[in-house]
Amino acid sequence: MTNDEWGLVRNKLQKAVGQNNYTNWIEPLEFADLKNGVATFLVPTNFMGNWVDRNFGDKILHQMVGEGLKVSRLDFAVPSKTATAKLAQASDETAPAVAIARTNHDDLPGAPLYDRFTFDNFVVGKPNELAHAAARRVAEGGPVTFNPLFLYGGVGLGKTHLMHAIAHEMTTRNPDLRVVYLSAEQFMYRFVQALREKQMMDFKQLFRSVDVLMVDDVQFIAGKDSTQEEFFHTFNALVDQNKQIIISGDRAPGEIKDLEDRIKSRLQCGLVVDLHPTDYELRLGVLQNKVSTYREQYNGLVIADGVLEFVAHRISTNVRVLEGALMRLFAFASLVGREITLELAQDCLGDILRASDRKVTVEEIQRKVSEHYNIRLSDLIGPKRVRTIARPRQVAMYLAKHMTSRSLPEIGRRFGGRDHTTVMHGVKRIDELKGADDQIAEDLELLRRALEA
Ligand SMILES: Nc1ncnc2c1ncn2[C@@H]1O[C@H](COP(=O)(O)OP(=O)(O)OP(=O)(O)O)[C@@H](O)[C@H]1O
Repeated sequence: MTNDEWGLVRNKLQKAVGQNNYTNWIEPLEFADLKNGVATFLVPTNFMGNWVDRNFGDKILHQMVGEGLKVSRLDFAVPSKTATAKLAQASDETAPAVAIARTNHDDLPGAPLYDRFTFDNFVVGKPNELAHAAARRVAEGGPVTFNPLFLYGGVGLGKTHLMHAIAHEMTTRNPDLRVVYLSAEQFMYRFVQALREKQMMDFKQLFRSVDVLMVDDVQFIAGKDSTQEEFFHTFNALVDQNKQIIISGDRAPGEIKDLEDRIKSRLQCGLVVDLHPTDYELRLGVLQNKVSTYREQYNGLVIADGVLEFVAHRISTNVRVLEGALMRLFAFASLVGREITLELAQDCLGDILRASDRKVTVEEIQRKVSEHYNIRLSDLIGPKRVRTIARPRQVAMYLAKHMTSRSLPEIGRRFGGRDHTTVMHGVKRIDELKGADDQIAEDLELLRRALEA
């Protein structure tokens, strides 16, 4: 990798991690070299190397792979020790950053799989039990029954984790299986590259030669016409050969804007399962699970009673944020050499706790309301004016006004580009109705509770 290429990756990372994290953690990294798939960075201290590795390693790796760099592992080294560390084949102080594995076929175009994204490390609770069961079933192999398996849900709820777990399980059971996992963005990148280099036949052959194809974040190809076209043909060719396909998206196939109808209907042909937002029990389970792994790493750290419960209760955004919070607690407590108490957690997690307080998004409200009234999300947002749709729409607008910090025009935009006066009217109408109509009052209460859960 040249310094220019690292510059490009850094620009992308700046957007991905935010300015503060970028200045504190990414900017100080000094790129040293990239050899045999290992990218080495120099860092001022081991603590910093470990921190960057744990918190941003995945992202750095993904952006590098996205830029077409042949990298499968990151390494962080403190300058004075670099030479000896390398001689000693990576000292344990600068432990390898992201543990990843590839499937056994070097010719395949997939992205790396994270070692820790396994079924064993996946905590199952009510919100994800169906997705987990479907993933397990597919991973067991046997006759292809759900094709494709479509997993969808909000950010950081475990879609990628489950896909990697399927890939691990399948390749453990059958090491010869040609399993490819990649993001829709990487699919597009490969496709464009093949077009540019006039290698389309190779591209087609490669993708049609796999046994299992997994494409993450499929919404990325919406609106990108030729990529969609190619994806459609690849998909059909594999289904015709009875090969398993697993796709993830941030919403149900029918709700992805600018995705061609024929692709939507293809995606709906198999099993479509939803990863719901976490509930308290699942969050606590994830934290307990993580604590047991951190304990080995941060030997001797004590965590006071009630801290995990506090964190599970207060941070309900998603599992990624939850993990980040726990990681920060352990790193901080080990730095200052103190027990992790409730006070320490409150101090150290202030920003995350505040951000989590504003957690509900208009999109979540829309989803919950459409589920509650059993109407389609596209109708809730769309132009229909019949009472059975218009009333739930007003309920959703009312909740958006009261549970998010969005302004009326912003809410209007999210409801199919409606004017702010329409939102204002809707909010007012529900305000009146909730005093007079018990059913509406009960609906509001139920929805509010579900959204705050
Ligand atoms: N049920 C779970 N048990 C344990 N860890 C989980 C669980 N759900 C999510 N995680 C962890 O949370 C983090 C985010 O999960 P993942 O990357 O799979 O999210 P995602 O749904 O693919 O989100 P995105 O849409 O942002 O890609 C990962 O570190 C993952 O291991």
